[in-house]
Amino acid sequence: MKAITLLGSTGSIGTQTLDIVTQYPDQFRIVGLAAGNNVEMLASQIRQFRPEIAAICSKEKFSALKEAIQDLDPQPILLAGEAGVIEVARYGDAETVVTGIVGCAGLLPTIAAIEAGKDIALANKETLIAGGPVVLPLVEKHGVKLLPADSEHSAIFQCLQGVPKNGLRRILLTASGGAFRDWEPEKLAQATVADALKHPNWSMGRKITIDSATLMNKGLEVIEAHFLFGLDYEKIEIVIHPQSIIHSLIELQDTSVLAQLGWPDMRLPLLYALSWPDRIFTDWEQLDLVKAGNLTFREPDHNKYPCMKLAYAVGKSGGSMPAVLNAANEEAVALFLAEKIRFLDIPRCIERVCDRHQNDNRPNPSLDDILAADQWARQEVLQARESLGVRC
Ligand SMILES: NC(=O)c1ccc[n+]([C@@H]2O[C@H](COP(=O)([O-])OP(=O)(O)OC[C@H]3O[C@@H](n4cnc5c(N)ncnc54)[C@H](OP(=O)(O)O)[C@@H]3O)[C@@H](O)[C@H]2O)c1
Ligand SMILES: C[C@](O)(CO)[C@H](O)COP(=O)(O)O
Ligand SMILES: [Mn+2]
Repeated sequence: MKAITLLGSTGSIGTQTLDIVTQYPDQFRIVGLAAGNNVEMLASQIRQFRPEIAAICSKEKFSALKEAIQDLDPQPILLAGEAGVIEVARYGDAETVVTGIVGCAGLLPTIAAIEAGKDIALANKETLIAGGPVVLPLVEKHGVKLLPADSEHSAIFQCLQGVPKNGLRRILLTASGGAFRDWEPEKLAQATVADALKHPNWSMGRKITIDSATLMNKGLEVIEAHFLFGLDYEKIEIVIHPQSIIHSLIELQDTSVLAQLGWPDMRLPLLYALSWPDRIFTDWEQLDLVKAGNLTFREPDHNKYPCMKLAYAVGKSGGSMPAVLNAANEEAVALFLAEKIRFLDIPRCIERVCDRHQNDNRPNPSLDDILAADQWARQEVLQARESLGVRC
C-alpha cells in the first residue's frame, strides 16, 4: 500500500486524487492533506480519510477547522499557514506527495517534500516553471522521482518508457485550443470571464482554465516539458488537437512517432503517477475510436495567442525569467477573474513585465532569487496595468 500526502486536496486535482484513493483503498493510504481555505471540504476529507496530519493555509480558518473535527478520536495534527502546509509536505512516511496546489505557492512545500526524500507526483506545473533551476538539482541530490501528472507530460513520460537514452528527437505537445478556439480574433476584445471559463473538453480549476483560453497553459507546458525531459525548445512543438484524445506524442530518432490516447480524464495521469512503476487495472471507460470520431490537427495561431511565443522566448532566456513570466501570469489572470482587466490585457501585462526584467535576469538563480523575482513580478503587473491604462 502506497502512503501519499496530497497538497491542494480541495481542488480539481485534489478531489480527483481522492476519488482514486476511494476507489483503490487497498492500494493507497492518505498520510497528510493540505488546502487553502475551503474549511468545509477539508474537514469532510479529514473525516473520511483520517490523515495523520492536515493543514489549512488560511490562518483565519484554523479555528473553524479545529471545531469542525473536534469530535474525531484520534485527532490529526492540525496546522495552519504556509508553514503548516510545508510541514504536511515533509511529514511522516508518505512515499509520494501529490502537488495539486495552484500557482507558485506550491514551490516551498514541494521543496520541503523533496528534501524529506519524497517522490513528487507533479500537477502543480508553476512550481517547476518558476523553480526548475532549484527543484531539478534537489531532485537529483535527494534521489527522488519527479513524476509528471499533467496530462501531456504524463503521455510523454509513458511513451518514453523503454526508449533508449538520446532516442527522443521531438515532442509534439497537443492543445485543445481552449474556450476561444473557434472565435474570430476580433471578438476576443469582448471576451468575458464566463466565456473564458467554458473549456471545451476539461473541467479544471479557474486559473488553469483561463490559462487554457489564453494558450498560456500550453506555453507553460513547453517550459515544463523542457525541464522534465531536457529537450531544447526548438524540439518541443505545439499542435492544436481540438478533441483532446491524443494527450501528446514523441518522435524518436528513427522518425517513428509514439502517442498516448484516452478520454480527457485527469484521473488516468494521476493514477499513473501514483502507481508508478506499477500499473493498476481499472474499469474506467475504454477509448472507443469510432465514438471519438475524427481526430483533427491545426497549426497554433500565434497572432491570436501571443502567450505561446512569449513562453518560448522566456524559456530560452532561462534563469529567473520563467519565474517572472509565471508570477506575472498568475497576477494578470487573477485581475481578469476579478474583472479588473480585460482578456486581451493578460498577455499585454505579462509582456511588459517580462520586458522590464530582461536586464535583471539571473542565469543561475538561487531559491531566494526566484522568490524575489516572483514577488517583483507580482507588483509589476499592477504597474503595468496602470501604465497600459487598462481598465474594465
Ligand atoms: N485541474 C486539472 O485538470 C489540472 C491538470 C493538469 C495540471 N493541473 C495543475 O494542478 C494545479 C492545481 O490545479 P486545479 O485545477 O486543481 O486548481 P484548483 O481547483 O483551483 O485547486 C487548487 C488547490 O490548491 C489549494 N491552494 C491554493 N492556494 C494554496 C496554498 N497557498 N496552500 C495550500 N493550498 C492551496 C486550494 O485550496 P482551497 O480550494 O481550499 O482554497 C485547492 O485545493 C495547478 O498547478 C494546475 O496547473 C491541473
Ligand atoms: C488537462 C490539461 O492537461 C491541463 O493542463 C490540459 O493541458 C488542458 O487542456 P489544454 O490543451 O491546455 O486546453
Ligand atoms: Mn496539461
